[in-house]
Amino acid sequence: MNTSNRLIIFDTTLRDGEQSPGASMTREEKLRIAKQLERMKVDVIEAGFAAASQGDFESIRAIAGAVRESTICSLSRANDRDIARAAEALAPAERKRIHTFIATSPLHMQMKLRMTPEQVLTQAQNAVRYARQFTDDIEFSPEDGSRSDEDFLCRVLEAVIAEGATTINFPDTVGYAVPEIFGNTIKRLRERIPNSDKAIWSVHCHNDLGLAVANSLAGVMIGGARQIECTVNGLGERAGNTALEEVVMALRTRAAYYNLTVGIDTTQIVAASKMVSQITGFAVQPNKAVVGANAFAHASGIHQDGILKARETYEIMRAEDVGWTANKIVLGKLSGRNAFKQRLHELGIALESEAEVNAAFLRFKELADRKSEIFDEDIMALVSEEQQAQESEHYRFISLTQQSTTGAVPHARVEFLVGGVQRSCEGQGDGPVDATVNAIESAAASGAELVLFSVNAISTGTQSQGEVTMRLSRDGRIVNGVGADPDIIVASAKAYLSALNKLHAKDERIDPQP
Ligand SMILES: CC(=O)SCCNC(=O)CCNC(=O)[C@H](O)C(C)(C)COP(=O)(O)OP(=O)(O)OC[C@H]1O[C@@H](n2cnc3c(N)ncnc32)[C@H](O)[C@@H]1OP(=O)(O)O
Ligand SMILES: CC(C)C(=O)C(=O)O
Ligand SMILES: [Mg+2]
Repeated sequence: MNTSNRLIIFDTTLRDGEQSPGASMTREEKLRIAKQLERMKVDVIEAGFAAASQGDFESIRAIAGAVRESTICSLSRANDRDIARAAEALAPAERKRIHTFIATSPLHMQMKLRMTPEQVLTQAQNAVRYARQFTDDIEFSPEDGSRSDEDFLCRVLEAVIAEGATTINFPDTVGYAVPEIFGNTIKRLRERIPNSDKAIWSVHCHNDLGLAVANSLAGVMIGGARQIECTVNGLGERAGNTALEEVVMALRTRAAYYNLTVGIDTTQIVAASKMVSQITGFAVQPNKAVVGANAFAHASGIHQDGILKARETYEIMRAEDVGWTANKIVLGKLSGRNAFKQRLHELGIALESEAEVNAAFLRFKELADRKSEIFDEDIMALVSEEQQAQESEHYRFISLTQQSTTGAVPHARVEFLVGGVQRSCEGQGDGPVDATVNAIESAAASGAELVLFSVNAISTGTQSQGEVTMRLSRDGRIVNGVGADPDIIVASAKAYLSALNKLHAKDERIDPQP
């Protein structure tokens, strides 16, 4: 039985997190997040599902080649094709894990897989045996575990451990579990399965009832699991997965109770949260635990009084321990490269070359000319824009003239590059953003449908930059474009063009031009 008090943190932001509709990420975006996860000292990074698409395969391969300190993992169905594809994508990794799964609940076996329990048992065994040819580090998940029959689970899990599975991950696939039952099920499985001590037990919880973190902790405390699967900001299928920042800070803040250690550098949490939010366009709600803007803010007099006398009166964690920096240096138009580079470093942004730093610094100066104070979110937005521009420059914003007068139809004129050729187009609409999008579409004719439009103030005050997310859908493909600017109509134009660039990049991958 595994009684070690070291808990493995397995991050699946890039796989289950990406299964959130609209959270699809490009290879470069995934690579940036993977590097941040490595900086945060995540033990295992599930980088994707190699058999899902050529793009996902390439993302996993790039991460496997670039990340050295974390184990890199790919998900695969329980079949030879998926497993071979996962192994190929993981080949450059220093430490690689293949994670194979098959559903074990009566509902999934009968209605979805259309297989008998005996067929599922055999397929699970074959999959683990085949995966062992490529690595010794094999994870197996009985999908929909929390709605599966316990006797059947015992047979399947004993068989896959005998075949060489080294991690048994127990998923609450549909977020149906409640803590005591979930923890006790894992405890009984570990007691009943004769070779259970040959594997590390893991939990993978979904948040459909808001219980993902509680269930994960019960799986650890009651069940004896020693790996938690989680995502940054709790991103994930439907209502999301166990939030990394919450589960890690619960273990750390209540260390005397849990008596477990994790390897996470918690000071990287806020940078990771902001990066994931910025890349996916999924804003973090202000009252979100640990990483929400209000998580360490105090508005009421009695609380403020208490905080001024002793912070512990109303704070159970220190803001700086999770990476909220008390900025001593205010960045503005008079700041120099060194202060800018230092802030990039604090935000966990590693730009590859001096040329990239210089390009970002120039954009920073341009922005600082228009805005009195530059906040961390501004820097993250401008670095992201710079990287998006490098990824694909098919469409590039140049300028916008827009007129909206009460009672008159708004009008916009947009100039942008399409494949290096300057286009100028005009449009009208119900509002200035509508007019801008119509103007762009009159020239781009993408045929995409706008399925989400959101505007967030990047910092506080009316001089704040607006960050706009536009989600476009076309032919079953969904992409997010993000644009930032002190003028929210310009930010909207940039976001729309950035989404068009992503659609264009996907078209190129499917049908590459010579
Ligand atoms: C709980 C989870 O999060 S599971 C992971 C979910 N993530 C994803 O599905 C994202 C990636 N998926 C994909 O890109 C695609 O679904 C692919 C490439 C994997 C498969 O695509 P397709 O071949 O077109 O199959 P499709 O998705 O329509 O159906 C899934 C098939 O896999 C089968 N299947 C589902 N799970 C498993 C499994 N664990 N092992 C083996 N077969 C499985 C289904 O029964 C179905 O088989 P059928 O085609 O004979 O009916
Ligand atoms: C693939 C498995 C582990 C999964 O994501 C789930 O069951 O939720
Ligand atoms: Mg899941």
